[in-house]
Amino acid sequence: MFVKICGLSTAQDVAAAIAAGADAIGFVLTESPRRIEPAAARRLAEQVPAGVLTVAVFGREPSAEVRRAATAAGVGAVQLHGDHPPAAFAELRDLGLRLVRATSAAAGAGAACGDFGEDLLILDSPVPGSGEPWDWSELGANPPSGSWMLAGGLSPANVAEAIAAARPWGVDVSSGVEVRRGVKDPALITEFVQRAKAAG
Ligand SMILES: O=C(O)c1ccccc1N[C@@H]1O[C@H](COP(=O)(O)O)[C@@H](O)[C@H]1O
Repeated sequence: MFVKICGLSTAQDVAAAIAAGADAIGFVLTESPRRIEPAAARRLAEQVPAGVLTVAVFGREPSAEVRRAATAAGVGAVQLHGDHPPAAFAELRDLGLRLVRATSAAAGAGAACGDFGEDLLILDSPVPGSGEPWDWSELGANPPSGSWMLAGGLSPANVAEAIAAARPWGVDVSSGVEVRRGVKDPALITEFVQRAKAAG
């Protein structure tokens, strides 16, 4: 089970995610209570070992801004929310970074990772980063195929149930490992990674 912890903003939280065995770490570079500057993301990314994927998270920013900020942050991947068209992924391909497409369950049911030129696919709740769970059974008999992550309202308390219901390749969490909006809890990060790995 591939586990991504998103919205990190302190060295302590990054260290906790790495120590717990997270496979990917996300830095939010778009509008959010978790937003950090690309230079801050770069400082955090520099403490991440090569085997852990660093991801810069964006919303509807134009490709030129995504290129500028992702390059400044020195990350290994770019995650795009906001239902960008395939052309947006094609425009970023020459950056040499992994490309992550995040979409809603409604749009992603039956999708295949790679449909839009992405390397990883995320199925999220309609409001990214809101901590609102969605009905994983919406996927029904039509889950995505390939390398896709379940996100949206996950927490240590429900991640095992979510994995059993949706059978994703990976999981992604932000709100569910926080004590309050934008403030991560290292203990919750550790618990989330352990429970996700045990369930997968
Ligand atoms: O975390 C954010 O603040 C955020 C803001 C804008 C776009 C994406 C964001 N995070 C992504 O949202 C989901 C996790 O949400 P949740 O808080 O666990 O429900 C995940 O894909 C994050 O990468």
